[in-house]
Amino acid sequence: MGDAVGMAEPELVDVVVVGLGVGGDEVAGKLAEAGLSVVGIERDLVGGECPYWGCVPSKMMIRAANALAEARRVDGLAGTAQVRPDWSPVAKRIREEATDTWDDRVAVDRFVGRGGTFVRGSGRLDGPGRVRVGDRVFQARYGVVLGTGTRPSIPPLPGLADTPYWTNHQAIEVEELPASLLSLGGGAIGLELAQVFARFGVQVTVLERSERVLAVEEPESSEVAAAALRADGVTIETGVGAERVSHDGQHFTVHAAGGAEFTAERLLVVTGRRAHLAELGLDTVGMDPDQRYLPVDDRMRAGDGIWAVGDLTGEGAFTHIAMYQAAIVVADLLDHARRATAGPDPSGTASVVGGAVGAASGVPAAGGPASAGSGTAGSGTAASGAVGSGVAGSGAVGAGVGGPQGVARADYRALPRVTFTDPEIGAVGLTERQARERGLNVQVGFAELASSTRGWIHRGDGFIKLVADADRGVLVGATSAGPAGGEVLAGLVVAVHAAVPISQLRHMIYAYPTFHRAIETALHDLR
Ligand SMILES: Cc1cc2nc3c(=O)[nH]c(=O)nc-3n(C[C@H](O)[C@H](O)[C@H](O)COP(=O)(O)OP(=O)(O)OC[C@H]3O[C@@H](n4cnc5c(N)ncnc54)[C@H](O)[C@@H]3O)c2cc1C
Ligand SMILES: NC(=O)c1ccc[n+]([C@@H]2O[C@H](COP(=O)([O-])OP(=O)(O)OC[C@H]3O[C@@H](n4cnc5c(N)ncnc54)[C@H](O)[C@@H]3O)[C@@H](O)[C@H]2O)c1
Repeated sequence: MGDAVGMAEPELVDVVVVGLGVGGDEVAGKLAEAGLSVVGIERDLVGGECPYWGCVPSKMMIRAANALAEARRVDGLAGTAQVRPDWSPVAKRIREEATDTWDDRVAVDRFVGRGGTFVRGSGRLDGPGRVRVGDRVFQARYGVVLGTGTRPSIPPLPGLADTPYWTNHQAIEVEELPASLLSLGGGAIGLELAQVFARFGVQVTVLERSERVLAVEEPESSEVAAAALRADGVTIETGVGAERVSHDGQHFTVHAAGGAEFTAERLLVVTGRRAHLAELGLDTVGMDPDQRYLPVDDRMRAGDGIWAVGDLTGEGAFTHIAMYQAAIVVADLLDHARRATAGPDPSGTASVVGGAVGAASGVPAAGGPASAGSGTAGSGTAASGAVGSGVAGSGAVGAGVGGPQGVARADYRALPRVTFTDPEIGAVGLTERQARERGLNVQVGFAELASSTRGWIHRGDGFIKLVADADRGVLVGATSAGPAGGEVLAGLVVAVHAAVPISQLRHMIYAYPTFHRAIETALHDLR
């Protein structure tokens, strides 16, 4: 510790947040608004993966690709339509509307405007409550929050590291589409992007190691998604054991077990994501840096004075999980700070923030509905605001759904997820297999979407699948696949989350003719 960096004098603050992605930015901003002195450290772009290389730009791509697909459906339904895809408006929109050309100035200003102190750099724990970034060291009075997310998990295939393969970053930033593309991985990212690129004329092949794509969801979901992508011209190869990768300067070849070879101009590697705990200095606070994810309790506490939020907790790599957890962290940290200031104050420093904490711990300032809209309208790009918008959930949680100490506890029973292929695959809670593995007395109900009048009129593929716990008479999981599968899912999320008795669900009135009437059919099919 004799170097200049090691000798930096610690700067005393209330909270240090490392990683200002979806979760960290939300926590840091809300705590700063509540009056705490908050240092937010981000090494790349404030806002994280979702607005710059994830949800938002990929959904802009999907919106455009679905417009092409819908126009192609005019033939046979309403006359004829000629469609000439052009990627340039999509790339422009991503550049200008979604990402500010991958510039986070607006997001940084917003955080500073909320009262936070921003530091660009890589943060690392350096003992209890202490975080080092560059030549500065911060000592947190109340706690450190880790929100450092995940990075692509790149398989150790011989040859791959030496090639100019794409991750989601290059795929999202692409200005000119290649003629052909291999997607190594047929999960959420692989399928969404494969369908987009295929609809814009790229020859796409998905190489999936498992026996089915979208393997974490119901087998019926995998079938519907695979059929839809094939109809768009995507080649889907499952059970592919990739062994090595080569690149001749023009084309990539994936060499697979059994001698199969797959060649294309570009290779997109989307084989999952992983947290990088080893670089966070966890060992300096007695925590294991070799874990895959950072385990947290139901108040998002990872250890003494350490909270974690978002993808790195391993509870589900979704923006809505990061936002949900952020609200819990905010409420719990404010509660913790209030208790700390209420007690004896040997350091004599807590009184400096005592007023702010006391005022904030009434909760609305930290998580009330009024603040949930922060970063919505008028803040320019999606990166600067869209992710934060519509996060009413943070208000609800902050408002004290109530654990024993008044702070809401995380509950993932009704975890929703939507894969935005066309048709969309929405799901909540347990799959049939997961429910059986848990030893539940499982009943399953199924209905093709076409069994509903709307589905039949629409000529849209899809289905509703319900998974019930017959002993409790409630749904524990459901899948809603269809043209609006993600939206139809909402009712099923309520049913699982609130454990609405199936007898009541069967006696609701379902509007005619909607896609969601297929839920009623599936409810009567439960057996
Ligand atoms: C292509 C794609 C599409 C997606 N689509 C959806 C979707 O439709 N819906 C959905 O819910 N989710 C989607 N996701 C997932 C979503 O993006 C993530 O769940 C979300 O971004 C997680 O937020 P986070 O705050 O945990 O982490 P991140 O957003 O990854 O942010 C972590 C931040 O921490 C920073 N960081 C890391 N280490 C350090 C350090 N030591 N010091 C300082 N900073 C550090 C990183 O630079 C990053 O900015 C998608 C993801 C991808 C890749
Ligand atoms: N709509 C959404 O909400 C959305 C969209 C995109 C991503 N995400 C989130 O991001 C996460 C990461 O997405 P992802 O698609 O990278 O991961 P994923 O885990 O969803 O899918 C990765 C796929 O790659 C396969 N695979 C792994 N190694 C392989 C290999 N060597 N060869 C061939 N296939 C291999 C896996 O079997 C799996 O099917 C998702 O789990 C999800 O939580 C969400």
